[in-house]
Amino acid sequence: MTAKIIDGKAFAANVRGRVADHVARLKEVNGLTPGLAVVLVGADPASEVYVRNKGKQTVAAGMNSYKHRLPAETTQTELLGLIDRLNADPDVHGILVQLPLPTHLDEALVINAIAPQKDVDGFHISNAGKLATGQKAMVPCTPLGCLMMLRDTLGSLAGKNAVVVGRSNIVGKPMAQLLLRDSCTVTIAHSRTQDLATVCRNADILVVAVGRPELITGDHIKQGAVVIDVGMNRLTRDDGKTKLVGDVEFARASERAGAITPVPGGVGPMTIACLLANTLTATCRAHGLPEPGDLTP
Ligand SMILES: Nc1nc2c(c(=O)[nH]1)N[C@@H](CN(C=O)c1ccc(C(=O)N[C@@H](CCC(=O)O)C(=O)O)cc1)CN2
Repeated sequence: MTAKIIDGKAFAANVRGRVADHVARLKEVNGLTPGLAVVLVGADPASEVYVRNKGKQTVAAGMNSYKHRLPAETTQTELLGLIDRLNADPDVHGILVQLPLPTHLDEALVINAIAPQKDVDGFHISNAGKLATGQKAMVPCTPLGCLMMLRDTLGSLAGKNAVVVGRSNIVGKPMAQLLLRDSCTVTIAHSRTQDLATVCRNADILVVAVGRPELITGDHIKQGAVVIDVGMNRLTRDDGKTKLVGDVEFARASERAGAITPVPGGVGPMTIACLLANTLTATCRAHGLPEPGDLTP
């Protein structure tokens, strides 16, 4: 079998288009423009690119983009002060602090200072708790993107065996919660899991988010499984050029999988598309308006 390639770039463009349509209606009917504030501390080159793309795509969807670039030596108090001001600003419906933060800043403290209803990353402890207990929450963008692609590929996920490799708060745990909500039988595997290949071979749905280049080989894949590769590992080749590879050995896995996401061009583009969707959702919730049902889980 040669797997169907799940085109995350095209999927993300479709999501952004739907967000833009909702935003246009929101402006016309309700006189409202969603606003997203993105905070970048320091000058990590990859983060600079992501933040620039977030700004561009926010504006392209018809939303207001507010960028806050702070020097690497910004203190915790200064950063929390900015978050307080953004929490209180009625024009700001979504707040995102780009990660990773410089090491002198306490990531958990900073994230939990964001008003939960404006936490479009879905990382606040209150949103994590709500997701885990089946309440309406802001859902982390990357798992939300994976869920959208899985539903589009498979239709109903009910009864499927899903294995999530990775237990991070940002991807693994929320991904498992979303799959559970869609009535999958969910296993979370991680670095201490015994006989990972056997566990993975039980998966109709395999989501891998461990940050280990090509950890998952063809041998880990059940025939016909849907494989979602969240890994983004930048490797330097012998000639000094860099190459982005996922956590899944793509060529071998494609021989057995029914469908698979590539890296790049799979999950990555969905992260920003879902950020826009979450900003729209946060705006609707803030104003007591119906949510965009096609863009929420
Ligand atoms: N506050 C947050 N920080 C970070 C998040 C996040 O969701 N919230 N995720 C990542 C970075 N990220 C967005 O912020 C992100 C990463 C990758 C992509 C993407 O489109 N990747 C492309 C490849 C790009 C390349 O060549 O480098 C792809 O996979 O095709 C978008 C967003 C960490 N920080």
